[in-house]
Amino acid sequence: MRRSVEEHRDEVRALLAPVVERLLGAVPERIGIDSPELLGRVTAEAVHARTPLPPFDNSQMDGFAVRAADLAAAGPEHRVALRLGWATAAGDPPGAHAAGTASPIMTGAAMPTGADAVVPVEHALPPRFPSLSRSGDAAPEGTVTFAAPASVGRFVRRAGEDVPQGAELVPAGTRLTPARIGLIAFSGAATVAVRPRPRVLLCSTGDELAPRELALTPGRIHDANSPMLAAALREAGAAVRTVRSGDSAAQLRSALESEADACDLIVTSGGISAGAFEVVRDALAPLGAAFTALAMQPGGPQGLGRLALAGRSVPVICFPGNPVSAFISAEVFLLPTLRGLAGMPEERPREQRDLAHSVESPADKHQVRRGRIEADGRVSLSAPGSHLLGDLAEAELLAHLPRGIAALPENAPVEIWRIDG
Ligand SMILES: Nc1nc2c(c(=O)[nH]1)N[C@H]1C(S)=C(S)[C@@H](COP(=O)(O)OP(=O)(O)OC[C@H]3O[C@@H](n4cnc5c(N)ncnc54)[C@H](O)[C@@H]3O)O[C@H]1N2
Ligand code: MOO
Repeated sequence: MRRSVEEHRDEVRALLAPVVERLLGAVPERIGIDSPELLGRVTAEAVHARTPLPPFDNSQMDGFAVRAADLAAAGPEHRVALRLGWATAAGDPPGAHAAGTASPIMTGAAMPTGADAVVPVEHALPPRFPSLSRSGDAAPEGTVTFAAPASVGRFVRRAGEDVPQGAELVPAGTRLTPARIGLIAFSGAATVAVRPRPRVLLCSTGDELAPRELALTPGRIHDANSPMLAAALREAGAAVRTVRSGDSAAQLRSALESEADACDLIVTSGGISAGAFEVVRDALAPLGAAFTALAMQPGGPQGLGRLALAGRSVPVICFPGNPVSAFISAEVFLLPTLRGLAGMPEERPREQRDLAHSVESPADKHQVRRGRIEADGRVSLSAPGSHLLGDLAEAELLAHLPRGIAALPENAPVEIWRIDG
């Protein structure tokens, strides 16, 4: 009997286990906090707050820093005038606040010592700033009037209220999102230690693949798999280099040999089924790869193993050439492990949904269909052909019709994986 999807997935996981282990134990890379390379990387160690956040008590509003006690009696019928104090702008060191005064203060400016509340400028009388004196200017003159009390702490952002000093900002193994990068930067780190990415050498094969810069001649096609799989692998956190080979086993071997030193994994597409010119099978079987037919459609032909290349033993995973087959093979067998390494959920979000129409499926294979969600929440599936990349590009989901199912009626529930996130 053909190997099952689950058995092959376990084989791929076992093949990748030493790669994962090595990368988890590898010397971290240090990446600058401003580097575009940081987004999506995974912390190799926990990052702690070097300063409390906010680092000092500061104003949440443009207004007047006051002592709440000075305005305790203020009300519409009992206006209280306070002498104007020194003004503080964001970036100024904290000033001193005298009892019975109102110190003009701007959003983000340090609270002057002695003040315990802020009244927004639009709540003062008049509701705008008069001419202000900052440190170094002539002493402030005039008064500002208030017609309401202020409570202690109102519009004051306390030091450390967001994050106390020394707190863990992100644990080891955390994927860096824009907000996490902002947080680490805010606390003063100039670099972040991240895990090295798995380096994948991606190889498309086939004499039919035409150079992109040339118009197609009859019989030839453009290479969809390299850019598609490279994008999928990068999205899952891998560093990818691509090579292309024609249908010569010697050419493929030498292409892989020259790049093997700088990769943790080789992924190929095409050249592995029952044809007379199966370059991947011909070139890699003698080096240690094994090829098999899975009870799966698309993605039936598969290969994997460890290759003796350039004095090293390099894991290889071989996907079929049909673009939809290659995409689904990556999705089912390879991307979950890479996503886990990249601090992302391994699995696509899974749901059960009802079919909008009846379907047929080869009973001896696990069929993976592409589809969309209709307005009524049911799922409609596109045609099963593994060359239909147009349908895949429009798909919101993969629907699984397990082995043993020959047909399902309209409204039958199916498991779907959302691929539109
Ligand atoms: N007699 C049989 N023929 C086939 C079988 C079988 O069991 N018996 N399996 C079929 C299935 S299923 C698949 S899937 C394909 C897999 O074939 P290969 O992995 O050997 O891939 P190729 O023959 O090289 O290519 C298949 C198909 O995909 C196109 N292709 C290849 N590479 C690319 C690329 N980089 N970008 C876009 N398209 C690509 C290629 O031109 C072929 O049309 O075999 C079936 N045959
Ligand atoms: O199993 Mo193939 O991958 O259908 O085209």
